[in-house]
Amino acid sequence: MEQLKIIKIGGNIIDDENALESFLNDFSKIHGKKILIHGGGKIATKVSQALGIQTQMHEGRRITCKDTIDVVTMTYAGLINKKIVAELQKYDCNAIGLTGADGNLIPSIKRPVKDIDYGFVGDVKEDKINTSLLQLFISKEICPVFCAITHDENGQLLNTNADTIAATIAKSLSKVYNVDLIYCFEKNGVLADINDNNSVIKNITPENFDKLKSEGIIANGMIPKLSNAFDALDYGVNRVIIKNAQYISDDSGTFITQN
Ligand SMILES: Nc1ncnc2c1ncn2[C@@H]1O[C@H](COP(=O)(O)OP(=O)(O)O)[C@@H](O)[C@H]1O
Ligand SMILES: CC(=O)N[C@@H](CCC(=O)OP(=O)(O)O)C(=O)O
Repeated sequence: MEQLKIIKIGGNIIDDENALESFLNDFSKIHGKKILIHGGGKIATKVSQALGIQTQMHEGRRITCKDTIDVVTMTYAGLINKKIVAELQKYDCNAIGLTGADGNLIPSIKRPVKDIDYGFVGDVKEDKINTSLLQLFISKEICPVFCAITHDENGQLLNTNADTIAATIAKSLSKVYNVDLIYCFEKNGVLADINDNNSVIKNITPENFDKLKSEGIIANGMIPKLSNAFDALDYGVNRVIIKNAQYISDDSGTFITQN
């Protein structure tokens, strides 16, 4: 099977103009088939604040009220997505900016209310991802660039965590490509000491994940990221790596494996 790199960049990189530009320059130079997924939670929080809309998070997920879905749509699908696509064009990487509504690429379902009402948050309908359209873009050397917006096929846009979008696309395309899923952020990998960028844990398995989590070494946004990573491996993704956005093409970072 052909090789496909699915790369996700997180909010702290997107919020740093120089880091983002440098990352996009490196990304454009990656040979072969690739897809980019971006977050932008930090900027959405700033925009909400400027508009006087309160931000509420629960376990790393944004509670998305009626005003907030408008803010995140404008911020992720508009401002951030189009800036990234324009920058990639500058570096001769032909990219197309997408939400899950475009081409019905990522249908999702509004998260059912249980203990928490997340509002307009979407859980991806994994078996309905439009993989054939994605394959078409990739085969024409057009690089899909996804933001964190999906839709319910009934006219409602929904907010979906970007790490989850990356893992879900990786899982569905692993049936037709040999997929590497690479989570890029501002640190050198998963760290044994969050304040020491040299303390990268080289390998994480489900077994040491439970231990690191119970010791509080792995916390916050890293917990759902690793759950997404194990899920992707269970569904046939070849490799999952968590690493610094500055070093996308070397072999640094944390490798997530099944054992
Ligand atoms: N052991 C750890 N090593 C590295 N980062 C960690 C660790 N534990 C928690 N984190 C936090 O996880 C965050 C990355 O996850 P997330 O919030 O999803 O960010 P992003 O969307 O930028 O990838 C880091 O910014 C860091 O604050
Ligand atoms: C439902 C939900 O939480 N959606 C995320 C989508 C953006 C995202 O994932 O951004 P980062 O990768 O920068 O964190 C949010 O609005 O924060």
